[in-house]
Amino acid sequence: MAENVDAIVIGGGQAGPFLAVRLAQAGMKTVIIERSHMGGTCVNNGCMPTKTMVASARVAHMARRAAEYGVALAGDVRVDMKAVKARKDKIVEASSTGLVKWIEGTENLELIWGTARFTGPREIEVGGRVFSAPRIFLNTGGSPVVPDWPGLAEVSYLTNESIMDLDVLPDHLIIVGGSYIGLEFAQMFRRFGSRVTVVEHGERLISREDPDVSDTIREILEGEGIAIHLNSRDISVAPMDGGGVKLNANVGGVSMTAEGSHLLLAIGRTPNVEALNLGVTDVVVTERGFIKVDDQLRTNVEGIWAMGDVTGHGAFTHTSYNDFEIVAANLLDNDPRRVSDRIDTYALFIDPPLGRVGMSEADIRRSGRKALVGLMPMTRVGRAKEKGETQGFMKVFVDAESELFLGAAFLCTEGDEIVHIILDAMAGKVPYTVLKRAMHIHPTVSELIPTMLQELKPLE
Ligand SMILES: Cc1cc2nc3c(=O)[nH]c(=O)nc-3n(C[C@H](O)[C@H](O)[C@H](O)COP(=O)(O)OP(=O)(O)OC[C@H]3O[C@@H](n4cnc5c(N)ncnc54)[C@H](O)[C@@H]3O)c2cc1C
Ligand SMILES: NC(=O)c1ccc[n+]([C@@H]2O[C@H](COP(=O)([O-])OP(=O)(O)OC[C@H]3O[C@@H](n4cnc5c(N)ncnc54)[C@H](O)[C@@H]3O)[C@@H](O)[C@H]2O)c1
Repeated sequence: MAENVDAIVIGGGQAGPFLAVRLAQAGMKTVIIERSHMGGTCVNNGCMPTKTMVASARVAHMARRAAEYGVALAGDVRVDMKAVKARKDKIVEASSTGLVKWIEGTENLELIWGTARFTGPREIEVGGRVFSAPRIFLNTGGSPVVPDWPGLAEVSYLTNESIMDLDVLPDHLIIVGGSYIGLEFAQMFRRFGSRVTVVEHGERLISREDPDVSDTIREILEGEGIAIHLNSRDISVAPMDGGGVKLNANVGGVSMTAEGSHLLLAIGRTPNVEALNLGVTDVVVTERGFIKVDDQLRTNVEGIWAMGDVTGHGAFTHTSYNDFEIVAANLLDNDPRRVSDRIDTYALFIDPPLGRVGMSEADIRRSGRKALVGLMPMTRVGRAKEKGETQGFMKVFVDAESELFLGAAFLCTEGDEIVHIILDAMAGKVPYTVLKRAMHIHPTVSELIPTMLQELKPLE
């Protein structure tokens, strides 16, 4: 016999727990089901651990640069990977257990550990218990793509999940994939002291960005000693005598071999739908396996919603959390929020970081609209010089007619933070002429935003 509840939430990622608590607080008897760790990818093997490790890597990097700032350190900089991992584990553990305590302390809400699957159009089975509810929310996230390269089954490889258990320094880390995951780990491990090789299929790193962004990122990473191979094809791998992995590929028409102590796969993520057994429901998935949702995150089946990475609408923690806000607003607050209300924004957490919002130059050219562009190399920014961090640039795009911002790329020190100035101007539909006249604090990086806006030129 099915246990009847008011709502079932599957997945404890970046939308599910928050929605489950809101539903329970609204008086609905709710269950939330999680198969491994509360907090999902972000907390356990995504944003939080990587940014914790990025912070350790930056300390090592700055320690190596100490003499440039007139600071003398005795001896070489050495990274203790066990201590790096312990620091990361402590921060992750506190966040994950904090979420569990919050959920367990919420009235009307039951947390069930296990893998949930549909056993009927509206029935969910987990660990021998069967639940039925008029409202079901799917927040099952994604998993690393594992390709079928020749030899992969014979070697040991890492993903963003298993690399979290690593407590030794790889002698030579080969990373396949030169996008978010690949580049954040590449710089981090290089700074920890590994040799790092990145092998990327595309003709540029992080190829959804404009070429000037990709090229500057490449220069920054190569400047730190990372080997980068673009245009890779036909990858095969084999184990090496005495451990490690040999990777063969065709790179731009030339065959290349890299011998690594470790191999990290960073070639994208795939939605977690298989375990859900959606076949017994009428829920439609797209060709790429994402759960199809409308602008308010309803699936095609009444009473079933999906949120987060599993929908394919954004693949970030902030998009998943925003999905929770949209569903909660529609269900509980009589507020018809929509996915299409949000402005695309994200960051790549290399150092210096890339903060991005809205359209790229390529998007604007495709749209055919008239635009103005502002560019500020960091070599012109006083605060960047004072900090010794003059790599990168700031770039903004403005609609020539409406004078509203179209987008921006801040590849610079604090770029992940200051991009919010443009994001909030876009959210408030504030024309650039307002920011151009604003008085900013000296000496900051943001101080040069009004200056950049005073020097806009037509995008030719
Ligand atoms: C290495 C890495 C770094 C990242 N860094 C950033 C970053 O800096 N900023 C950013 O915005 N984003 C980052 N992301 C992306 C971010 O982690 C994801 O976009 C976000 O976690 C998606 O949240 P979600 O709620 O969709 O799902 P997830 O966080 O993936 O959670 C889904 C949960 O559902 C559970 N689950 C799945 N199927 C079932 C089932 N059948 N039954 C029960 N439970 C199930 C899973 O165990 C998981 O806990 C990063 C990702 C990675 C991999
Ligand atoms: N800073 C952040 O917000 C952050 C950080 C990490 C991950 N993430 C999220 O995680 C998701 C997954 O990240 P990702 O970097 O794995 O995926 P991605 O889809 O962004 O990039 C995958 C990269 O691998 C390359 N690739 C694919 N197949 C290949 C092959 N056979 N050989 C060589 N290269 C190949 C692609 O060309 C691409 O550059 C992203 O969508 C992102 O949203 C976000």
